[in-house]
Amino acid sequence: AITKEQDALVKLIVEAYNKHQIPQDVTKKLLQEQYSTEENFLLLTEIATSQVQVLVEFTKNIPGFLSLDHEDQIALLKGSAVEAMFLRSAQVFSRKMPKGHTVVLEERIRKSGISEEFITPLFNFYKSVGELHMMLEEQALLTAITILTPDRPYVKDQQAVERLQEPMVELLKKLCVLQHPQEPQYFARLLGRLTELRTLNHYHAEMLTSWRVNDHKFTPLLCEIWDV
Ligand SMILES: Cc1cc(C(=O)O[C@@H]2C[C@H]3CC[C@]2(C)C3(C)C)ccc1N
Repeated sequence: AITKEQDALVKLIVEAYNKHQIPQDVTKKLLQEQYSTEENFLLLTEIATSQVQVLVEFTKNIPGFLSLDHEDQIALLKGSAVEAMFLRSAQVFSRKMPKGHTVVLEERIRKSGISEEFITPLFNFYKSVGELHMMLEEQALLTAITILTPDRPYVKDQQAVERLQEPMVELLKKLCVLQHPQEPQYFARLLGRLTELRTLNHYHAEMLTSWRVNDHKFTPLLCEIWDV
């Protein structure tokens, strides 16, 4: 069973995860705006910008994160932004969004200048996350674990990050056993998603480059988090 401390930690992480959602006006635009490639790209830019804002707020609420070395905090955010954003958008896409929105968002992603070679792995990932039917605690912990990956580039004090990540991995493992007794492999499957996530980093970098080449404009926040 989980200890009192672990129960408190789960509650903090879930509270942080729930605190910030994509603003309504952004999701409303999904249905209203017309379907030109330019309009779709602008919508995705708004979604990505708001996803990164949500990610920064969630990260600040991870217990212990703000006590890390400040440069390491930045290195963890920049190093995990793509993975955390894809993980959260996969969860929103497969679970939270009303059916109508999912279809529209998929359509806009497919017609926004993103090359097919990235679209396929992206929707495969969305599908594999959706099939897990993750519970909220699992989603929140998995996102926090992704952010607290010690071996991101430029992290100086990796041990300090490990000391935050390890208890969360242990806690997620316990929760999986408790909440999915009929599926002993469930925890391993969740960690497998993190491996799949890492492959998306490469595709995402390609996506940014191809947009840059066609001189699409990004928001200052996206330029800062992805050094573009
Ligand atoms: C620099 C930049 C990046 C993205 C992005 O990563 O979008 C991600 C691709 C899909 C998966 C997560 C996204 C926010 C998505 C739902 C649009 C979108 C626009 C943009 N100007």
